[in-house]
Amino acid sequence: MAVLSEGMCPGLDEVLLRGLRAADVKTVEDLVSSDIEELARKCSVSYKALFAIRRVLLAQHTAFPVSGADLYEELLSSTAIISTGNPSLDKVLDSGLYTGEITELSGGPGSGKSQVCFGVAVHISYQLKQSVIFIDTTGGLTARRLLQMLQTETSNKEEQMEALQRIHIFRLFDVHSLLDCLHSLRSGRLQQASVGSGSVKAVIVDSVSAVIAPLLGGRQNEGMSLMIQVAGTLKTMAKDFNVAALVTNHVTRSGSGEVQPGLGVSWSHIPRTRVLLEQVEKSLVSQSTLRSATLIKSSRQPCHIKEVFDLQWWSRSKEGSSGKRKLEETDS
Ligand SMILES: Nc1ncnc2c1ncn2[C@@H]1O[C@H](COP(=O)(O)OP(=O)(O)OP(=O)(O)O)[C@@H](O)[C@H]1O
Repeated sequence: MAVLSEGMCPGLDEVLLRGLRAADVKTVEDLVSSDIEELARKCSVSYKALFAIRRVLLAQHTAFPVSGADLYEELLSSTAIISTGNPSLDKVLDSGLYTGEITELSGGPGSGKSQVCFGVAVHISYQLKQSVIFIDTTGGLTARRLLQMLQTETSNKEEQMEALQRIHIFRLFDVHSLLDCLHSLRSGRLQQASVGSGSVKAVIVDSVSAVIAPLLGGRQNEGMSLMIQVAGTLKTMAKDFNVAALVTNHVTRSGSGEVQPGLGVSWSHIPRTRVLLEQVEKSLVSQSTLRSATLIKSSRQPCHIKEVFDLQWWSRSKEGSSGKRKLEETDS
């Protein structure tokens, strides 16, 4: 509880403060829980004046209850749903990526995590005309690949360049650099990136596990602590700046041989939504670019919803995309 200080509210001057301290009233809590009549006598101040001070302090320091309806209204007005540009993935994600939340894509090597992240970045920058922060920790992102995807959207070079400018890329390869980057984004760089080129709607980290997993295991408590710091910073950034955070994670096998996202139980509470990407059986379709996306954690939809999509989706012309409309509707 706050310590009483001069000027905290009208009438709380130095003389009164001294009197209150002499009566062992040092904090706002002490004052509001005291018998005002008796305290007024002890401090030689009028009951009316002390009562007024108590009322102001109560108003300043009491949390006001809000109804569930107000809370839901606030959520609706502040949350935007950002289409990934791919209808099947959007279906699994209940329309797309939600701002203020962390969404995770997990999968084995070659499952398509990076390609999906590139596709989402290109969709947001070109179709939605908004900015994206892309943190590449694997060195997998190339300007050529982004351009390839953009060329399927438009043949206009100026539009391609404008879209590329809205994708802000950070390349880093260790967890300390990742934390530095997230802190600097939180303390101003995110707003800077928004100036003049559409506001930042998503922060993509591909891959979060590449810089954290090597530090976990054994008795390395430091790794766990760094992971929690990354999680906390990402979460508050997503909430405070109302951006969607999309992260990728590797997979491991459980004792029973089941494929599960990496980084363990502590991390499993961090993403609000988790999607597992898997290659569709090679024996069925050889050299296939088909992938399945299975919802494995969600507070909105039943888990284990599964959709099959083609990784090449973002490399094809996509007439009639509804992503832009969705963002505008939910943002207004
Ligand atoms: N330039 C490209 N053009 C078309 N398809 C590509 C291209 N690069 C990769 N792919 C396809 O995307 C697949 C998945 O690659 P991607 O890098 O997205 O996997 P990943 O899940 O991120 O793997 P890792 O965990 O090893 O980084 C590849 O197997 C390939 O089929």
